[in-house]
Amino acid sequence: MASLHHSMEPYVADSQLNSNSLATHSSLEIKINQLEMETTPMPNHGEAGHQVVGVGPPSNADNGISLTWEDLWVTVPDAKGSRRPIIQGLTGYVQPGEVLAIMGPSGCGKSTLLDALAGRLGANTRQSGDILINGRTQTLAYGTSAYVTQDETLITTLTVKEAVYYSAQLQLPNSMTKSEKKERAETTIREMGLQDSMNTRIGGWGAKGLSGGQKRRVSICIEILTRPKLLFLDEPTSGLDSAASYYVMSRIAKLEQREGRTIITSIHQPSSEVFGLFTNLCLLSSGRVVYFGRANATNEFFASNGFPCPTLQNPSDHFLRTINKDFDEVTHQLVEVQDIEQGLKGKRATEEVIEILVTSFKSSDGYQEVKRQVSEICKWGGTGSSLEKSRSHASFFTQCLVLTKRSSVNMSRDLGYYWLRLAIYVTLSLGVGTIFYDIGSGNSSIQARGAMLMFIASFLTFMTIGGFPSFVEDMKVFERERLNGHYGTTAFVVANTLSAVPYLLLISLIPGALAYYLSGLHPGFEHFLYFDSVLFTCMVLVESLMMIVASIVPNFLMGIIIGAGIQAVMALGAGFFRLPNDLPKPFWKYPLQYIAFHKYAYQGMYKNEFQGLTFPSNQIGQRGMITGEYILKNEFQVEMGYSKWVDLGILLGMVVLYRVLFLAIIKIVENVKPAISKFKSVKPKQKIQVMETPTATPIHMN
Ligand SMILES: Nc1ncnc2c1ncn2[C@@H]1O[C@H](COP(=O)(O)OP(=O)(O)OP(=O)(O)O)[C@@H](O)[C@H]1O
Repeated sequence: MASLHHSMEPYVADSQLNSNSLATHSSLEIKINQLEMETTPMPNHGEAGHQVVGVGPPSNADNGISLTWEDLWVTVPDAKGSRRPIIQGLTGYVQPGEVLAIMGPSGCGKSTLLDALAGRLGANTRQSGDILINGRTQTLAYGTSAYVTQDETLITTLTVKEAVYYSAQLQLPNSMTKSEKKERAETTIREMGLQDSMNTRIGGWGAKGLSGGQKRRVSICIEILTRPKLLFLDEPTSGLDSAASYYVMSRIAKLEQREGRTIITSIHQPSSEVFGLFTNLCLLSSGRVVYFGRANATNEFFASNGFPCPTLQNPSDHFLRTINKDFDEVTHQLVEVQDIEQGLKGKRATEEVIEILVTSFKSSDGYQEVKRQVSEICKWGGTGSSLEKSRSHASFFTQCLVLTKRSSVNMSRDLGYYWLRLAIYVTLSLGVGTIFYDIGSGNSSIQARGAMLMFIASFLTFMTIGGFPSFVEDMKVFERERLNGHYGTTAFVVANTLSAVPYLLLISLIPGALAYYLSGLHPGFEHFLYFDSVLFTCMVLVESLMMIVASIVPNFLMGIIIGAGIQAVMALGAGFFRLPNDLPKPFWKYPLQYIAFHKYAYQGMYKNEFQGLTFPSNQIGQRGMITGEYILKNEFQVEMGYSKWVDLGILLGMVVLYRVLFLAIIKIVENVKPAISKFKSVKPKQKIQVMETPTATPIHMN
């Protein structure tokens, strides 16, 4: 308690200001006091910033994670074809039991720094410099740390309670009982102040549910459930009011204090209370470090450079306003500067102020101290624990079970996933059923049967791409959860397959039955069953194909176009629009006809329909009957060397192949991505390291 207050000393003026306003809300004040009482003492963050930095490992280093980075550069391609640096030679560290805040104006590189440290930079970026975990090079991705990103990727159809509880079941070890997991989920929800929204659905487009700030808190809940050793938070308080920000951040900070966790958070505009929770501050401007050191010594650093925080102003507001140059061209505003020794006041352009601060920091003892601390950590870091590849301890079976349940609930509540398709399928099959109503057994019914079965096997299954947008949303959630190590890829694929089966059965059974019996296709239930099995398998196949597309092209508009294109090409070369013997040999006949699942669907359905039936011949002058086998062989040029069951077997084999391919693509991407990032981690060319020095603006002394 004492040290908590101590850490907030430099902000007394602002705290008083805030507490005055809080006094009008007595219940709020009581809550804050309660929180402070609950808060265990803060670690000693030092008296005067840089000068007081502990030498040697912290007591909890053995279990915790120390992260250091040295001369870190990140570049992206620019319009001229060269590379633009967005992070420029940063050096810093964070240790167990510390909260490092990354602050700076919008676009200064906070998220990029977090992404670089968490090993999640985009494909077009290049990184150089050393990032070490406990003094060792380790790949930080896929389940090695928890990361609350800026965008909310949550399952919108679940309630808060469901989302957090499912996550608890997936992430918490099997050694915990169900009720313990439930309790942990509920406690975490309460800690994030979401108890009143427990049964509210998260909501997304078209269905409003939680507010933006509440969704943020759900995301945080999910990531802190397991009390991760290393936690990254990208603007956790955006969308929250100041009191909520304080509660949320103090709960997160509690993790750090009690359990020696390592927390790195970017933050936009912390109140003085929130600022008081940070151990260290990394202040950035255009990717360069303006200040790195004890958060409570920042004021002193600014004051010593001639930019003291005005009385009654929130220090973090002051820091950001001093270094924000985005609006200079519009406002022509100058920053007030004080010459402390001579007691003179003047004004400078923001660009110049930033240059002064950056240069001053680089030549300060504080910077030397940061570098010394980094090399200290690297020396003793080898004694610390390493990050396990996956934090998930629920067994594979539990993961499959929970994911299947969660996915089923989502599918049942998301209208676009299956219900809308069912409605359209029913409409379409009524259309097919009425157009081909009572198809009869005349010679003309041969072509009609062929056309109808082709339509069902290609166009009814084609419509399965309608569920693609919902699936892309699923993939986004999967990507986030997978990166944070909630469960394995195989469990996701198995669960997705299992949960989809009942719905696909439903949408193949009802429309299939309507079309089949209205038109009066081959009589006999076993024939209907085969027909429906092919329809069902084709739908699973198209879903599997779309999953592969989604894993390569996560953009849903592009995905739909690509998926539709692939299917159209397959249907074209499957042997109906052009008979198999007439297909041009290169490409269309070999290999396309054999790759296209439509070929096996048509042939299976045709064999099922025509074998065992006879039709009157339409040859002039020829009276008599022709057999179904004759039609299959001569009219549709169907391969008669194997039975319809082989066609169905090939289709089922394709389903397995597509799903395995989907799994393989995800696994390859997971393994290849970090390797590519490592390969691309090269020193940027020297020329981009040379920073342009802005032309000095004369000081206008009063
Ligand atoms: N992959 C990328 N390709 C191209 N430019 C990028 C990439 N990532 C980041 N940038 C650019 O780098 C700069 C810093 O972006 P970043 O998202 O890190 O800023 P930020 O400080 O987190 O901003 P905000 O506070 O608004 O979220 C921006 O100008 C952004 O456009």
